[in-house]
Amino acid sequence: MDKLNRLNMIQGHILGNLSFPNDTSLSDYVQRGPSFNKTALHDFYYEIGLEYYKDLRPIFEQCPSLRHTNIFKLSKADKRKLIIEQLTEMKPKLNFDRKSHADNSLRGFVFGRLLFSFDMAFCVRLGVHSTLYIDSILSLGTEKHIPMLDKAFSLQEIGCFAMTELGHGSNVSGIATTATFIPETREFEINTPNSLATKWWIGAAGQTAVKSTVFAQLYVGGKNKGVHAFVVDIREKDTHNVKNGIIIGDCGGKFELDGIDNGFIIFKNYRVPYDSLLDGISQIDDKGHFISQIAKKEKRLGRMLSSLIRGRTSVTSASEANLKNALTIGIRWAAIRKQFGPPGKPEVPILDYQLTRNRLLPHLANLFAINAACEITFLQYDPIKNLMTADPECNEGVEFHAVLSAFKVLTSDWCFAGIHECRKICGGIGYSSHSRLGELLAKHDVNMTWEGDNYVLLQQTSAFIVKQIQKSLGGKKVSLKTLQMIETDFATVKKQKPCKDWLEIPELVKSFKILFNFILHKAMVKLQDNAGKAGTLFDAWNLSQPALQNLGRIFGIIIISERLVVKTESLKGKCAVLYDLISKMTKLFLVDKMLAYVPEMLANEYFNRNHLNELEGMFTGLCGELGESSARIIDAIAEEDFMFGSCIGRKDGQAYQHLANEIESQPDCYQAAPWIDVLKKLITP
Ligand SMILES: Cc1cc2nc3c(=O)[nH]c(=O)nc-3n(C[C@H](O)[C@H](O)[C@H](O)COP(=O)(O)OP(=O)(O)OC[C@H]3O[C@@H](n4cnc5c(N)ncnc54)[C@H](O)[C@@H]3O)c2cc1C
Repeated sequence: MDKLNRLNMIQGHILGNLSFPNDTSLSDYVQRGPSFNKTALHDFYYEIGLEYYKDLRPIFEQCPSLRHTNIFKLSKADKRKLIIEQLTEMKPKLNFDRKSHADNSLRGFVFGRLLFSFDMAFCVRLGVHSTLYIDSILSLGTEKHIPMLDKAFSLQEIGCFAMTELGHGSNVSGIATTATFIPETREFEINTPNSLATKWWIGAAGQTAVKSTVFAQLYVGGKNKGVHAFVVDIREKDTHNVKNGIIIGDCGGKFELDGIDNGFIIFKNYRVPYDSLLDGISQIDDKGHFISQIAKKEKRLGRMLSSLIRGRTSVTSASEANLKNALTIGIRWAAIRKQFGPPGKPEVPILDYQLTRNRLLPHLANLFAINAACEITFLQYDPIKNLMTADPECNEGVEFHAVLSAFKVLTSDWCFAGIHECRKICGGIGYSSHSRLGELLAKHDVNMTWEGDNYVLLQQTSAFIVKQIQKSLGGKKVSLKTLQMIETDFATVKKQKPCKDWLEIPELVKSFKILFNFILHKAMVKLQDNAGKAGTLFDAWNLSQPALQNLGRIFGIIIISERLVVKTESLKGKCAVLYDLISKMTKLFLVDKMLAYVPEMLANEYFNRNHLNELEGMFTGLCGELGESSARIIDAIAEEDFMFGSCIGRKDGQAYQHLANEIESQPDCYQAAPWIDVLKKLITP
């Protein structure tokens, strides 16, 4: 390298070769649209648990290790190390213990959402320990397991959750790991009978956890008693060596989330004491007899899985955090980025284009809807958990499981679509690692698979609905709150027509209930038809699935809409501008979702061509109006810059300068290729 080049390189690193004048595009955009108080919108959005957001946010600021500095450049080992360092720094500030967890789940939910807002990998790292390992002991164990819970809460013992096997994920009843009761010593012997039974994907098993909840087929006196959970040591506490009788390996590369050490576990005649059995549901008496409070194997498994609800709720929180971060980046960039313009006039921000608004605003409306889904979950979790503790098979618990399953599917799907749209809105710069949108997309992707694959979960929601309608057809009244909209008489449903105000929020919600009944009747006819054609119930159910999946989706949309309506109405009389803004956001959510079901509404002659035109017109109008306020809305609800760490999405709007600074500070930015010799070989004649 000649002297001048070297000088330029050094100067580039120190001073930067790229510099930009102060950019006021974003601050100008934030002033557009009707003026509203940003704090009022913030407090409205974070209404449930507001005091905890205020209380917990400073903890993130006070931990210097919680900063996004080129995490994508780190090796797998360094990412894992960094998360442990971050956890170590945060641990003394957290103040979570068994009692506070039991007394107040809301603080934990808020903390989880903030952790997701910072980094999904960091949150999941803690989440497998808390929402999976700790919750499995809390919900399936008994008094004697309390000491290990205390060690878990204080992070003295880190645990993992080993349910999935290489051969079985969604179908938990098919797992093949065995736990055989040995009456002589009152021990269990855990075995991996074949390679497909290897526990796979187990978060924190790879290198961190000393304990694990292990799901296995329990054998007592040679008889299979179904899947049960055991809590076992997997590593020596002092040396961290893997226990004798266990083999642990690393699951290898992933799309993302390298900060989590997903591992595989093989058990070879591994003996554990009787107290390892999480014996809340089933026990083995002194005579070696198996006893269970739930007689049927399938019901026992259903009870075990339904009690692990916090993991599923965390996907809804992750979806809120990931989509909010993506929209913060996407909307701010769209306000800054200028392309084209009227002839002879300056170029305009891409957020001015109606097309951009039609692409972005439905996702902002989805964000408010996901937020509403989180709120429903946060508010209902404690009361329903208490009911389930008293009666594990209570109706409210079954209903909550169906609702959470639908929420998990809808919110994770919407979030994924939203992040991807933001990536495209940011064009080429969106594809840069420095925008962080690729990282967000890859991290979020797995939310559609873990904690119950989305398609499998929707089957559970639709099964719940079908069971209720069957009861109702059998003459029983549907008592569940969420299914009061069921109308068994199709002729009555068919008679309904949109009224004059059909585009008002309450009427749109009503139309969704009518749509639900259209789909329900169609699905029931399909189910009956298929029952006639297919030889077995399994086949009939399977053939009807494509028709049934929409049922679960619309069920979820209606429940979320009802919360949005309550929230919107809470602003009435308080702040006219905000009420108008949030009403429009709620309406956009409903209109956007309804557009996807227009063919169904046309086929049932509920809508006609004019309705479709009006719906499309309303959609574009709302996107246009809300687009004008979108930068200000994002300003009110976005996390601080350091939390999401995208150089192009910062609040000050100096996206180009931050991007250039980050790029120029890369050690290899101005470096000649270290593989120049290889290149020379290629170009040498
Ligand atoms: C990064 C990561 C971390 C994980 N961490 C953990 C962990 O800590 N502990 C743990 O126990 N597990 C963990 N898992 C496993 C996760 O829970 C499973 O991957 C998930 O339950 C799905 O199971 P599967 O991968 O076997 O998919 P499968 O069940 O094989 O599903 C594959 C496809 O088949 C479809 N399908 C399945 N059944 C049906 C049906 N009846 N009808 C129609 N279609 C069907 C699904 O929709 C899906 O598209 C993790 C997974 C990943 C990727």
